[in-house]
Amino acid sequence: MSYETQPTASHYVNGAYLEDSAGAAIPVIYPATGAEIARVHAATPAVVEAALSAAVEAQTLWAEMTGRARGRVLTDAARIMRERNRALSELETWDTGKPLQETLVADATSAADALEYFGGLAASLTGEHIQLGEDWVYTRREPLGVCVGIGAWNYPTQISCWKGAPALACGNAMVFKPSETTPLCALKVAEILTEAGAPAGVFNVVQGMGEVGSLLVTDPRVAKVSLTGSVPTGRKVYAAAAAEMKHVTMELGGKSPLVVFDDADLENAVSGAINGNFYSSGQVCSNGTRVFVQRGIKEAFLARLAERVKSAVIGDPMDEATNFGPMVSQRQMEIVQRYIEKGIAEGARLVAGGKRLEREGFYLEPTVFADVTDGMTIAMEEIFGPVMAVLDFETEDEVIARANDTAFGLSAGVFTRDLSRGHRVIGKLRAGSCFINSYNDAPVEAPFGGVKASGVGRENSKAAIEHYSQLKSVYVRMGDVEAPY
Ligand SMILES: NC(=O)C1=CN([C@@H]2O[C@H](COP(=O)(O)OP(=O)(O)OC[C@H]3O[C@@H](n4cnc5c(N)ncnc54)[C@H](O)[C@@H]3O)[C@@H](O)[C@H]2O)C=CC1
Repeated sequence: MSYETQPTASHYVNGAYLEDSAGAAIPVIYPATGAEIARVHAATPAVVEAALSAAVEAQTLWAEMTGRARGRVLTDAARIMRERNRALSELETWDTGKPLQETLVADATSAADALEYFGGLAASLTGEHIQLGEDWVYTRREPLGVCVGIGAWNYPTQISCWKGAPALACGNAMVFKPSETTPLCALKVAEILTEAGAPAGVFNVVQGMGEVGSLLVTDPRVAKVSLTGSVPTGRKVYAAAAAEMKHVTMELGGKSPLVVFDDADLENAVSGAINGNFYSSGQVCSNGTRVFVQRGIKEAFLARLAERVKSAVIGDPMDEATNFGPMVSQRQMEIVQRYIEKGIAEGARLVAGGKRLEREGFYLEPTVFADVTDGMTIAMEEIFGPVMAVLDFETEDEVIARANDTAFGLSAGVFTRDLSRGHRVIGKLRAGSCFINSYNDAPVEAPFGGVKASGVGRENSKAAIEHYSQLKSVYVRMGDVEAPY
């Protein structure tokens, strides 16, 4: 990795890089080769303390600045990110193994979108005036205080900004803990925010595993926790936050349905299924991994899908022609391999892929199972890898009931040429982020998040403001105060 892209220390605290090699070493493995490309250290309690006290101090000053001044910092950071998109995308690829073809358009760019969007909103975060006869009430939209962001490994740059941008726009400070699997990118985000004029301590990054996350979540100085991660971790973090009555945003896992009706445009439906299962080697929480295909179109769908999956360009993620890369880690690859074995053992029909590639790195083939039934493990559990389960269905009512028969509720998609049906079915699917004749679009203008076990709260859009601010109401009496005695 070039000097230019490599962060210079493990943590970023109070406006500068910080090292404390007493913390446990965390090797950073390049998924395309398995080689160690960097090493960071988990935060010691001293580093966590430094980050939290810097955030507490910075937050008061940051909140006193005008929204416009805060917003300018965020939009300047967005501009710097766009200027450095290539270097940041390469770093994202080193960190995650995702192909550069993807990272060039979906990571630092999505992070910059969030900084720009919330930077633009910052000046317009106002309260309201409520006239009550002569008296009146006004509301002030106030920050929550110090927020903790905890990230997953699939979108390290994006996640840090989807949390950091709305938090900072509202006048909060943040301590962000990236996933221990992908620790590098958030450090660059912190560096850029400082360069754009964010006061020291407003956005801090500390490394570590769950224990460091847990130290942050339970600290009494922390007002809010936003986690992107798995459902089991979400339950733990939500419970710990609840003990102290802290605010939470939970962006968790899914097992989302993608419903393809007989009348769908075949090529578009196949494209939707590919995007919704194999982008980022399937490591996307909102993926439509239960693809319900109506009987009349099933064979044509499977034939075309198998044909198109064969043309995936699997290889060196730094080669811009590559459009399918490795899994993030050996561990994740092995988890997915076990699911593939279960799929075969439980009687699903392997239509494409299924094997590890014979090359260095953590590469699995894009894998499609047909004849999957609702009770099979691969239809019920989140795999978080390139494994598509295709299930058959006959009727609209049947597919709605089966699609909803899950503990998750992150996303749902419908492909049909009958738009009334599209809206009717989406209206009945219990999921937070939905698509009609498309899949996995996540523009910053749209709320993103799940229902049921998939999460609490929403990221992006104006909705995120509600999760990073609170209203104070002030009653103002214009006349005398009457009292009974
Ligand atoms: N809904 C969404 O927006 C997204 C959800 N995900 C979900 O994330 C999962 C994959 O990511 P992983 O990093 O493996 O998830 P994970 O749940 O293992 O870890 C997520 C983060 O939580 C931290 N953590 C673990 N235990 C903790 C504790 N007790 N207290 C505080 N922090 C703790 C980890 O260090 C990591 O930074 C998948 O299940 C996926 O569905 C991933 C991306 C987006």
